[in-house]
Amino acid sequence: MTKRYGPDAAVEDLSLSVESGEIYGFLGPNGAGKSTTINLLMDYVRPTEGSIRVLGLDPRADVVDVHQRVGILPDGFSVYENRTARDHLRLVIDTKGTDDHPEALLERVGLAEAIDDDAGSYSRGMRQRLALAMALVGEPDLLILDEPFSGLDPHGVRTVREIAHEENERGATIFFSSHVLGQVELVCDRMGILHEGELVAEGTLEELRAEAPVTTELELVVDGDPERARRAASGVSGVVDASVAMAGAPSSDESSSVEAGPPSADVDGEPTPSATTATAPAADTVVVRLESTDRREDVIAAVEEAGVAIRRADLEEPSVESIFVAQTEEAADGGELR
Ligand SMILES: Nc1ncnc2c1ncn2[C@@H]1O[C@H](COP(=O)(O)OP(=O)(O)OP(=O)(O)O)[C@@H](O)[C@H]1O
Repeated sequence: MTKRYGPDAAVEDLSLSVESGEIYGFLGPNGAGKSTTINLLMDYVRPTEGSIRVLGLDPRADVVDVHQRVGILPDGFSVYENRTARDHLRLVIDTKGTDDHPEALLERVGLAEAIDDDAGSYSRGMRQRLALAMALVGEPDLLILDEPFSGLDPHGVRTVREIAHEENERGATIFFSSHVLGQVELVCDRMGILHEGELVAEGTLEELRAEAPVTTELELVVDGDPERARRAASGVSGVVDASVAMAGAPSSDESSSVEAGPPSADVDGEPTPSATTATAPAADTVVVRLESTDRREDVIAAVEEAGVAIRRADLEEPSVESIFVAQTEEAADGGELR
């Protein structure tokens, strides 16, 4: 689907499927089109082109059914200042015609003790908890959560995560957008990254890691000649660079680079006093940067074949955050591997 506001597309030719029973994370920088997509799903706005199905229904023709079966926590939810949490829930319960109890719902989101206080007196986090309770009314088949972590303290963040899992266990499909990428990693089965209205990456975390234009760092602690290990590793396809960690060096950034010649040289190939004093034999760690996680086994095999035993191999996998940054920056400037 495409949604234009005047000449500008908020969402451009977006094709996206979320499977029943999935927890799907919808990620993207500010203004990427996440809320517009959610508004389209709920028929709050209509597509300029294309079509949408929600639970097999057309949100435009079947809007009542869609709203009945979907629970939504909208971005920028605002409360009725002079109404209590109980009133807010009653409103949704009556509209949906369900037999939920406001107390039980508020208990789930940790707001039971404030049930009869005016929502106008609530903090931002309390308002967000109330919005989540409202989304849970009627055991929806699909739960759409737009930035559910916003304004929440760590307990609240955990509550959202637990509720997402509980609802999913019950059979609900969960579709949520978030900037809190560490949480996305903990909750989602699959995720899509939106950039300027277009989907630039999609998959499970493993798939995104394998495809992302971002490097993974493999640290090998070796029994044997680290320089020999470095040379073997650097010959493996998919290795961006390999370096021998200098004694006392905190990270690979300070170590000698693969193109730089022997470990006693700096990046220009010139020996430096500190490098000279810090050269192996103390160093027994080789840091290898990989294009993707799946190159790991080849590197280990190459080093072992070169006759260097590996005591430990630690892989530092890219976080959702680094994947997100790399994918959205690449989309912005046709970027390079970083
Ligand atoms: N009603 C509107 N009229 C004009 N432009 C709009 C309208 N709604 C959204 N846009 C534009 O569409 C683009 C996508 O906005 P949207 O709110 O969907 O992004 P988002 O990914 O949800 O961002 P955020 O993370 O900041 O909430 C933005 O450029 C925004 O300015």
